[in-house]
Amino acid sequence: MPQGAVRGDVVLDVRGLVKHYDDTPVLHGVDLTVAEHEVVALIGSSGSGKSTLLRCAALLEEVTDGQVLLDGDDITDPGVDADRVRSRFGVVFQAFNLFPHMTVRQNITLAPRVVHGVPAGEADARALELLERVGLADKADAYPDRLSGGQQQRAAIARAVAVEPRVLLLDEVTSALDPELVGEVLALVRELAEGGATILMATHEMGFARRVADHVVFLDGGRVCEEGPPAQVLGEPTQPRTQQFLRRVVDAGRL
Ligand SMILES: Nc1ncnc2c1ncn2[C@@H]1O[C@H](COP(=O)(O)OP(=O)(O)OP(=O)(O)O)[C@@H](O)[C@H]1O
Repeated sequence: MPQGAVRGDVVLDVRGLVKHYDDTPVLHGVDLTVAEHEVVALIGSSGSGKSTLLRCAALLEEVTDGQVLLDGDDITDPGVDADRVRSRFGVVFQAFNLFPHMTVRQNITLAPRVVHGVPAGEADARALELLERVGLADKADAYPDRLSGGQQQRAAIARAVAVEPRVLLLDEVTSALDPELVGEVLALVRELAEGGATILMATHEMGFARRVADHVVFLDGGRVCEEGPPAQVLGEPTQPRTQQFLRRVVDAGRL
């Protein structure tokens, strides 16, 4: 979505999300929305709860309290079919999570075939099309350990996109990469964003958030401390905690 455009329909609506691990609260009532074709960047210090929020949103973690709505449906309702809901998300984590015993092509076709019932030939054709798009057409039949970190992460993104998810959840997809490989993965995320994907991404790449996100949410100690357009949150933050966080980021050379 062009930065500054009017927001479309809300796809993901997180309301008052609370998460405790045992008795330790990690999220304290988080509200957040992601609209159609929008890129929302979730920023915050290590341990602020970004990954937990993404995992709770995709029902990969049990939610302690609050609601998550996907296209208006409460997916945290105990009556929902959680596996079916999960299949509507595309999730990529920071560590490459390709199945090591499967080729890249098999990694990509697995969920479309097994979860979504796409015929094998069709899933295969789509996988090859996706691999072409992420610049890995020549790696279709390679096993993940033959790929660089950046290539593995691009394949993991292709796998997440292959199920045509309503929302792509990207959890610091570049943080485990050598610096010279970060750019190729960010370029792919940018291309997906420009192609109209709906994305919620936790990231430490502030420059990227500034260029590509439509909306930035700063999470601090499991609470939304400040949110708004990237130019405001990253350029003219109003909250002392955001200012402090960004000063540290600048000192570390990441903005
Ligand atoms: N499975 C778990 N059991 C207990 N505590 C957990 C678990 N997962 C995360 N936590 C705790 O929850 C808090 C938030 O962690 P989380 O991984 O969501 O933060 P984050 O903002 O994504 O951090 P980072 O930027 O380092 O990835 C941390 O204090 C962490 O120790």
